[in-house]
Amino acid sequence: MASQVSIHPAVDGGVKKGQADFAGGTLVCACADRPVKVAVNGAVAHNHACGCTKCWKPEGATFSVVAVTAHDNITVLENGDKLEVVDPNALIRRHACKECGVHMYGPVEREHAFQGLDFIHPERFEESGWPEPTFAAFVSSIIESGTKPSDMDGIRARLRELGLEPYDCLSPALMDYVASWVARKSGVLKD
Ligand SMILES: N[C@@H](CCC(=O)N[C@@H](CSCO)C(=O)NCC(=O)O)C(=O)O
Ligand SMILES: [Zn+2]
Ligand SMILES: [Zn+2]
Repeated sequence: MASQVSIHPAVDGGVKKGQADFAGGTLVCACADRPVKVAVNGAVAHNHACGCTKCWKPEGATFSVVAVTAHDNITVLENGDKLEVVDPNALIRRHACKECGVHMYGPVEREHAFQGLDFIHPERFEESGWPEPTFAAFVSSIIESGTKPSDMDGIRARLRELGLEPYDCLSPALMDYVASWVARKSGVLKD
């Protein structure tokens, strides 16, 4: 049976379709005083629910909702002095608000298939219309933050009910993209 746990407040009531022409907006942290504001001037893609321990989740959520945009689209508008990098050694250099903990943007600077992209949390947009999440990634990882293994069947059933196909890494399309990048780099793939 599908689990009753909160996947994420933005999807618990059903996944709301975004606008195809969504072209960015302003991300705002959760601080009442001096909130950090970050402009995203461009498209947002590959939105997904993520069960990993590293992505920021709102209170009570089992998954984050996280997407990518080109790094060139990102501009810190206000209160950037409140930002700190959560883990400088991680692939995604998540910039979080020191006061409220919300992750504002996370660039991939290393040589990697995702280099030049930033991971962002679209629920922090002041504007509506951002593209809806289309799959669930790193689902088994929720066990690492305390979900009982025996609850996993119900949670995967709930994700399917919401139209968020569960995967234990990224989606097949993204995994193929990453593997193709690696194969091109090593010379195995020529095209
Ligand atoms: N089991 C680990 C998985 C962490 C992980 O690999 N997360 C992915 C997805 S984040 C958004 O989709 C990743 O690419 N991480 C790179 C990074 O965090 O720098 C766990 O749960 O911690
Ligand atoms: Zn904040
Ligand atoms: Zn994640």
